[in-house]
Amino acid sequence: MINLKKLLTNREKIKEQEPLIHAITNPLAINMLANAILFQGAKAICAEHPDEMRDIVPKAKALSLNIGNITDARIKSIEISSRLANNKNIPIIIDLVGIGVSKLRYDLSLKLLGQYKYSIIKGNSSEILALSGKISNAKGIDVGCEDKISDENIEEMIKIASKLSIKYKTTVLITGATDILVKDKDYYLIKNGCEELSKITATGCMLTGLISTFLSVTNEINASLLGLLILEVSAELSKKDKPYSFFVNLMDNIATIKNETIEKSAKIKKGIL
Ligand SMILES: Nc1ncnc2c1ncn2[C@@H]1O[C@H](COP(=O)(O)OP(=O)(O)OP(=O)(O)O)[C@@H](O)[C@H]1O
Ligand SMILES: Cc1ncsc1CCO
Repeated sequence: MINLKKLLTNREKIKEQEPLIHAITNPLAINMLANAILFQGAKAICAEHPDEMRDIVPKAKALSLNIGNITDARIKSIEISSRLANNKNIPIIIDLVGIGVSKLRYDLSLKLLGQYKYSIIKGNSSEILALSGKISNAKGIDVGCEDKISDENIEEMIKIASKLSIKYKTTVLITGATDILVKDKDYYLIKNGCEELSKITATGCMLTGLISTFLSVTNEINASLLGLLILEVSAELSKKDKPYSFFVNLMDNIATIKNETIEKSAKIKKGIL
């Protein structure tokens, strides 16, 4: 069983330590990500000029990478920052946004994963299918209907994530209505959240920023669970009558959600393959 009380003590660590989190992300997500990091009590820097990496990366306690809306400059800074972070043992989460629809992003992802060590690889199920070399029905950067996590495919998706976890010596997070978090043969299923999250752009990217914040003070599994619970329980609490009001309410809840609320609402199941 997961000791939620203990898990949630990491929120205090962030407030005490105010770690600097370096995020290189897409322009659609950048503001949401920086705010979500600040709301946890950490500091955010979203520098993306390749020539700044040498100054900034070593000062960060975690690195958050995202290949959405990729540009030449961001490709360079992602490569340089990955190398610098690996040299300094700074943990990295990488979000493989759009790997299923773009050969450029696919080739880039394989190159990065072959060369550098990432603590967490994250994607929706279409993105993780693409990474594993299976047919991906990605709809742009979104999950394709055929690939959505369901009772029928969940076992297969856990196995795919486990293989990737072993291959790349990493933790794999597949997001969806049920989130699948896998390290080697251990897995966690997280059933929080609501459909409205997929109706606003970049909530998944923001989740990557939240997870990186906790990666600065705890391990991959704990950091992922904390990020997921904060985003998804906040979403459950938010008013759902209008999409943009939901978004504003969501951001407020991400800033103010209490440990007791998370403890009461968390729906996590642990298993072993
Ligand atoms: N139907 C749902 N029920 C519960 N949670 C959901 C649902 N759909 C998505 N989520 C959660 O909301 C988050 C964002 O979902 P979304 O589908 O937008 O992911 P994404 O493709 O990674 O996002 P983006 O690329 O827009 O940042 C995910 O972490 C997922 O766990
Ligand atoms: C819409 C969109 N396009 C590239 S990145 C992004 C934000 C969500 O991933």
